[in-house]
Amino acid sequence: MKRAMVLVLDSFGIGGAPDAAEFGDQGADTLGSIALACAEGRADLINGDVSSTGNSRRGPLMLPNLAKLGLFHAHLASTGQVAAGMSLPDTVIGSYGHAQEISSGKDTPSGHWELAGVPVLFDWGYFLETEHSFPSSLVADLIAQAKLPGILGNCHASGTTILEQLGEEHVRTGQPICYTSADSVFQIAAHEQHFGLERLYEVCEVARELLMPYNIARVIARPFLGQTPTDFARTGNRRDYSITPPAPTVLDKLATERQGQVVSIGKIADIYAHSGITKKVKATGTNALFDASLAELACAGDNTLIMTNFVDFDSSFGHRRDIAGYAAELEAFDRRLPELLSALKPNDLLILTADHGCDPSWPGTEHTREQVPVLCIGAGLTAGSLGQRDTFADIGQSLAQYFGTSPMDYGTSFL
Ligand SMILES: O=P(O)(O)O[C@H]1O[C@H](CO)[C@@H](O)[C@H]1O
Ligand SMILES: [Mn+2]
Ligand SMILES: [Mn+2]
Repeated sequence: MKRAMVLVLDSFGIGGAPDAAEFGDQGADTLGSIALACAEGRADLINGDVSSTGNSRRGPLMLPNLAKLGLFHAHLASTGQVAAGMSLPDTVIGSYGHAQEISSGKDTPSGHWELAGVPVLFDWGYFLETEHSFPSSLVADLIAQAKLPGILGNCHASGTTILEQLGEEHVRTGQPICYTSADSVFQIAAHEQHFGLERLYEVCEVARELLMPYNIARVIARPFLGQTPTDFARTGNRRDYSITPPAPTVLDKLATERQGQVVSIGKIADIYAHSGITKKVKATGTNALFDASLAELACAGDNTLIMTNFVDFDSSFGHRRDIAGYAAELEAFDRRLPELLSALKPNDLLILTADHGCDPSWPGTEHTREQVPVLCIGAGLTAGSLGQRDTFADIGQSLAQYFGTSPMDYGTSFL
């Protein structure tokens, strides 16, 4: 029986990308920065304080189960330093490595597609201007085709800050808030009740078509609720409209060549433009995503790949530059790992990894170019180092080998 599970901790980089300087990210290290802040007492949530997802914490970073899988060994190999306040465990049960990205961008689709064996070697389109970011003809076409009274934003922004600034005007005028970032994205925020969720999705579909000539990786619907700038909050109804990967991923190959099952949990299906996905499960929040992953594992048959994206690390904490919240979310995730490890059957393959970094101590609010952890257990792998992996695609190639599909064009299997 062949069953694999890939858990993507969105933005959980472990530093040390050889080309970080080209992105202005030299020294960025998501795990290392969090561990340092925790060790220095700068990431405590105490006296009733909780993170935006309801966790509290204090003191040095506590990730005993990820440590046993080899997380801190991989981080040491990636950066040359043991993470602050950490000591390496004596016993490691996982096979661990650190992988560098060969895709041109440090965005979510590039990272995920490369993980699935298809790196993005072309350049995405970007909206580089921080104000008046979108070409006027694009804005005019969107307003006309989506029948809008106008748009707000039209700038680079953090998605939570712009709700504070423009949320009320949006509710008053019915103009959606359109914004972008250093990523190849066109994001549209609108109130779920005043504007309507389905209406927002329709506008996004119009935008997706209009943005094809601009080579923009994703349009993202950002629905929110609330009445005032202080209580506007984004909901779990986010939807990503990605373009289709440029070649068949290992997900496609498993589904078509092996008639396998590919189960998407969270935003995985959206990121792969629904290509190669045979079942979609939605859940909101790290715990609910973890529950869904366990439930799918419990009923998974032969030739099944379960892939989960844990978006909150990135969206609720990395981009928000919330170190304590990120640390608390990692610790909560770590506490769930024993349940998963005990649910695995002997020949199952579990892989924990990430799609890019988003160092919460770094200037700005963008992703950071980093290496990602590759933590594996099962499928006959012996515990110990997998070394430096030259591309995230080593994961896709390993999955191709595990499931017996035709090989991927990129990557070297570690199986
Ligand atoms: O600030 P928010 O809306 O979370 O935006 C972030 O989310 C987008 C997708 O990951 C990125 O482009 C990044 O800028
Ligand atoms: Mn991501
Ligand atoms: Mn992100």
